[in-house]
Amino acid sequence: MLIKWFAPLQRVIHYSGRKPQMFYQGVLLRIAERIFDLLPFFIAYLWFSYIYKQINTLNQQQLIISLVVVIISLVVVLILQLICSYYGYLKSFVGSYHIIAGYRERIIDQIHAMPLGEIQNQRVGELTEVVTSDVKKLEGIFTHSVADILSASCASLVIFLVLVCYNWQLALALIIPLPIAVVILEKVKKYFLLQSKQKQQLFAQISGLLVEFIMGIRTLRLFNKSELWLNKLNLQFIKLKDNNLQVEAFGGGAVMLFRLLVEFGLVALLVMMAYLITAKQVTPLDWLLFILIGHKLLQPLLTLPESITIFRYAIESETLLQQLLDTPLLKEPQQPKKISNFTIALENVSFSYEVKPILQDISFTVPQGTLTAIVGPSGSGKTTLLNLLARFYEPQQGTIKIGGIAIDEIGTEGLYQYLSMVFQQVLLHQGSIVDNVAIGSPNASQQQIEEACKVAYCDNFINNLEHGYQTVIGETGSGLSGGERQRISIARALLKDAPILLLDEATASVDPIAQYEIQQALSKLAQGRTVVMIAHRLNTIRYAEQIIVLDQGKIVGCGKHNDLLKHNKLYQQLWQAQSIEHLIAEEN
Ligand SMILES: Nc1ncnc2c1ncn2[C@@H]1O[C@H](COP(=O)(O)OP(=O)(O)OP(=O)(O)O)[C@@H](O)[C@H]1O
Repeated sequence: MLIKWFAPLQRVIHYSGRKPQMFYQGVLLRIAERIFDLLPFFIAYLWFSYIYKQINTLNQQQLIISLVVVIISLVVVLILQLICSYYGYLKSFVGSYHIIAGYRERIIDQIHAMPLGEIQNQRVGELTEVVTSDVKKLEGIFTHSVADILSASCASLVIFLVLVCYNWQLALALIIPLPIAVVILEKVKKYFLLQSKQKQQLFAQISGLLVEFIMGIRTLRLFNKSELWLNKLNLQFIKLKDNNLQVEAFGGGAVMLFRLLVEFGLVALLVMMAYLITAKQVTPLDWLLFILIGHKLLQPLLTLPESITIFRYAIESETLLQQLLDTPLLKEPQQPKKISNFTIALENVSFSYEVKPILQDISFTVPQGTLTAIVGPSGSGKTTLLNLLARFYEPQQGTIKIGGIAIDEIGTEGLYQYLSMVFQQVLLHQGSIVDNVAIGSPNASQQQIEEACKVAYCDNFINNLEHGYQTVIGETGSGLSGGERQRISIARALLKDAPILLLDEATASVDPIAQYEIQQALSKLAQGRTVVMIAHRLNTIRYAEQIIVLDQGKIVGCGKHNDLLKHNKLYQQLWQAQSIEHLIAEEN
């Protein structure tokens, strides 16, 4: 039972990779502090007992000596208690923070090593809730609950054993209602855990919804859907409130009942005392001892249910964090292989996110220094294919090779040395334009950065910004237009100068001049590299060395533009659809 209780804590300590000795020492000292808290009562009892027994023979000098001994003992106990208290709190707190810091690092490492696709899959709000709030709850049980529970139960046990030695009947009377109180608490445990689990899920859902709401507020407002979203959020808030009320009402009631029953132990003690005094089985000194110590035994038990509740609640957090830590990581080679040839080959690759197959038996080769375009209707699996090439996910079947070496033997870090990506959604980070362009090339000089920006048609708009290249842009690239962000990401890739380029052609509507500039910048970027590109505008890939036509996750055509236009039905349809679109646009 105890092992089951503390197994999650053992897991946290294990994952933290930190030595828990300091934390254990702290807990032991806090237990000792609780016991020292009782010693004055025993000292008083022993003194009374001494005087009571020697009442007729004791002279004044002996009385004073005994009093001095008592005072010195009390001072010593007090000093020891203070030392235990100070070092107990210090060590248990420092030890706890030490463990939790290691655990946090482990979680961050896990997120860092998780396949990027998995991180995209998890809702940012939920992930944030888990790594902030749930870790904080775990911190709370290390700093408070564990020491509180252990010191309270150990102190009570020690006192009980001492009292048993004095008079077992009185000691038993004191704790007789305790089993009933524990049974009641156990009965509500199942319900409470269910409710607290629901509460945690609701919290995570609300965090996810809030993040989505804030990030998508522009779209929601434009489509007059913010009301709908707010109603959705309100509904979740009401559910959370109801859940909270149930937890408080039920849990609070059970805790009150527990306290009442525990305190009933004092009544049982008095009844038993009355009986034993009548039967002349207890001395007035025993009576004194039990009155002094009795409530001290019960007192720590009164706060126990609250500590246990917080403990159980936080253990639920550990379960969520464990799920995160259990997410399978990409296999990384012991000795990553280097590559000198950049021909990409996919051999019978199949992939599914869940059950439904998304890519089936995909095989093709992209010879070094050539451009392969991927085309196909929406949902045919183009982005997924690019995600596999970037190792955001791993295929369930088949192999992806570069220069004849499987990408899992090259390792993710090695792979990213050879790879640049320009996606539709450009991720910029908080920092200056220089920092953003040079993110993949930390040793680049200012001249090289500006050169890349010139080739990517960025220098004009950068020079027009108030602080030029030192202008700080927000996390989402706020302050820059979609076309400008796209060109920054092209400059980034140019500067990195990686031999392989994965490209998701932008469909975002930018003005014709920006479109032309982006196209030119992309052509320069593609020169001399091995390029795999998702093409949305077929006229931009007419001269591609190879075009792969995807439909429902399968290759249904492969060749050059003119061949496919003659022989491939789907390609013909896509081409015609775009030609009509073009004509309509021109007419307008
Ligand atoms: N993270 C995900 N989890 C589950 N299913 C996904 C995920 N991403 C995409 N899918 C599904 O996989 C299929 C292929 O999606 P994918 O984005 O690769 O298509 P696409 O050809 O790039 O589409 P588009 O041209 O519209 O961008 C779709 O049915 C999509 O719903």
